Amino acid sequence: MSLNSVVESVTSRIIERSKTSRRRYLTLMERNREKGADRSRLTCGNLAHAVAASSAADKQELVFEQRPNLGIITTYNDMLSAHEPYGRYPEQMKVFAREVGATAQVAGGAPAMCDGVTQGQEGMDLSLFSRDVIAQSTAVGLSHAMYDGVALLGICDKIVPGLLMGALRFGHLPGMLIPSGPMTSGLPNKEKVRVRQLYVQGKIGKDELMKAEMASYHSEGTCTFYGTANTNQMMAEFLGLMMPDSSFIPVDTPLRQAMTRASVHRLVEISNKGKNPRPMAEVVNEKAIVNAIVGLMATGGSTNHTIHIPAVARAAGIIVNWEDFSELSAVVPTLCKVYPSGPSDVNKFNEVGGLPTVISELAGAGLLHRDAPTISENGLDDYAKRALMGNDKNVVYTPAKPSSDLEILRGAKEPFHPVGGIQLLQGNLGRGVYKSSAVADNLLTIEAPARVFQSQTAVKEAQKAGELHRDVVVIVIGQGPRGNGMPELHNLIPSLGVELDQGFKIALVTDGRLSGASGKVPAVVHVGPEAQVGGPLAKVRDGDVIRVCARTGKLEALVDEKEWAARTPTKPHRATAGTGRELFALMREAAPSAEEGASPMLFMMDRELEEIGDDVEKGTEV
Ligand SMILES: O=C(O)[C@H](O)[C@@H](O)[C@H](O)[C@H](O)COP(=O)(O)O
Repeated sequence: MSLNSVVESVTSRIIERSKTSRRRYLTLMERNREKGADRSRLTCGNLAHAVAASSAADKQELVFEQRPNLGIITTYNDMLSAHEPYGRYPEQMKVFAREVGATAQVAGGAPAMCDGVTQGQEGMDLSLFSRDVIAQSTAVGLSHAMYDGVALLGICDKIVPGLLMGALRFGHLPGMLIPSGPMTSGLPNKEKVRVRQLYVQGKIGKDELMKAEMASYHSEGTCTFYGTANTNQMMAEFLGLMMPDSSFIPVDTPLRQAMTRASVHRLVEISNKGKNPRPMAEVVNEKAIVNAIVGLMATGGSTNHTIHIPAVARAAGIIVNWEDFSELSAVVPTLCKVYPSGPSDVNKFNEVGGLPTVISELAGAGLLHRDAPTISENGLDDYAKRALMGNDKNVVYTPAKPSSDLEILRGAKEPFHPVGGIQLLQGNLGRGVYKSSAVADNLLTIEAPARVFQSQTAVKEAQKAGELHRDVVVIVIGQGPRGNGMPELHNLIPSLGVELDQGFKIALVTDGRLSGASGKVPAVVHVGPEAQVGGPLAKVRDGDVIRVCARTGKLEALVDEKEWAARTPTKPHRATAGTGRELFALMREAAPSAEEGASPMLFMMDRELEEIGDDVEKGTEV
C-alpha cells in the first residue's frame, strides 16, 4: 500500500518548515561528535575521576580497551510506582552490558514527580515545568562525555518527554528508552470512577473511597489506564526509540527481564563503538515525528502529547504545529478503545494484540512511514511483531496477529471512528485540543451558557453548592503556562461527571491541561492564546452562550461581534508562591504557548541558537 497522500504532504510541509532549524541541529550534533562530548578527548585526570568508583575489570575495559560504555540516566524513585522497579535496573544492566563486552555507568539521575500524588494539589503547578528540569538534568549527566550510547530509564508523564528533550541535544549518541512495564490490573478504572462520583455525591465515606483507590493503585508498575505514561510508551515505539513491543510487558516478569537484557545488548550494538551505530539525531527525524502523531490519533492517547510531541520535535530542530495534528487526525482512524476511551485497560489491550497489531494495521493502510529509521534492525516493520519468550530465555519475535477483541482494538478497515481520537477546535475563543475518542456521540456538540472560574477549587465549590446542576460550559482561565505553569485539572472530572450523568449538557473549556486519564466530559484544553496574556477566553462573561462542537471543529462564544471586540480581558489571579512555586518564576515568564511545546528552556535555547545561525564554530568555540 502506498503512503497516504495527507501523511505525505504533512511530512513534506514539516520538512520544509524545519529546513533551517533541522540543518543547524544536525550540524551541531555533527560538531558534538567531532569535537564535543567524547571519551577520546578526556585527559588522564578526567578519565581517572570517571572510573575511580568502577570495578578493576571495568577500569581495564573503559580506560585501556576503549570498550563501548553506556551512560544510564535514571529517574528512579519509589514514590512513582512505575519508576520503583528502576531501583534494580542499573546493577542488572551492568551485568547485561558485560555479557556483550561493554560497560555501563549511571551518568546521572533526574527528578520524577507523580501526577497522581499531586493531582489537585499545589505541587501540580510544578509538573509541566519539571519536564525542562529533567531535560537539563539529562544534559548534566551526559556532559561527563564518557558514553558511547545512552539508556534512558523513565516512564511517566513529563519524564519521557524531558529525557528525550535532554538526550536529543546529545543526538550524536545512540540512545534508547527502557520501560519497566504496567502493574497488574486492580480495581477496574471504570469502577474507580464510579466510586469517586459516589463520594462526590456524599453517598459513601472516605474509608470506602480509600479502599477503592488502594485496590486500583496496588503495586509497583505503571498505572493501567491509557494515560500520559502509557501514551509515552506508544510514542517511544512509534519514534523507533524503544525495543519493539516492549511497552506493555507486565512489570517484574521473566519476559520483562529478558526484554531489558535484549535492550542493553541492542544498545551496545548500535552504540558509537558498536557494529551498527545509530545516533538519536538520525532516528528522530521528521518521518518519525509524523509516525508518533499518527500513533497518538489511532490509539486515542493523552492530550498531553499535543504539547510533548512539539517539544520533543523542537529539541531535534523539527517544528510541528496543531494544523499538522489536525490534518493527520482527519485521515487516521481510531483503532483503540482503552480507558479512558473505553472500559479496558492496557493489560487487556496488550493481550488482544497491543501495539504490534496497531502498527501492522496502520502500516498496511499506508498511514505510517515504514522507512523511518529506528533503533531496531529492520526499521518500523520490526514494530509490527509480537515479543515472546524463546526457549533459550531470549526474546523472539513473531508477526502481529489481528485483534482478538473488536471491542478494544480494531483493524483499519473497520475502525471505531474514521478519524483520529484528538481534534483541533477553533473559533473566536482561540484554539485548543479535544479528545473525542472518550466522549459519547450525543455530547459532541454542546451549546450552553458559560460559568467562568479562575481555579478548580472554585469549580468544585460551585458544583457542591448545586450551581452546576444545569446545562453549562465551565470555563477555567489562568491555567496556562504563563499563568500558573499549566497544571492538570483532572480533579474536576468527578464533579463534572456527576452532573453529566444527570443528563445535563456539560463541557469544560480551559487554557490548562487535563490528565491522560480524563475522558467522558467534553473538554477543550490548552486553549491559546492563554488568558494570562490576554487571550480571548479572558473575555468570556457568565451567561455568554458557548458552542463547543467536535463535529464542525468549532469553539465559539455566540456573542455580538461589536460587543465582543469592546470587552476588556479579565486578568486572572495567579498563585505563584508556596510549595516551591516561587522557584519557577523564570519558567512562567519565558514559557511559550502549549502549541509551541510550552517549554521555556527550548524557547530560550532557540533564541540563542538563532544568534549563532549557521556559524556553529562561532557558537561553540571556547
Ligand atoms: O496524564 C496522566 O495520565 C496523569 O497525569 C496521570 O498520571 C493521572 O493524573 C493520575 O495517575 C491520576 O489518575 P486517576 O486520578 O484518574 O486515578
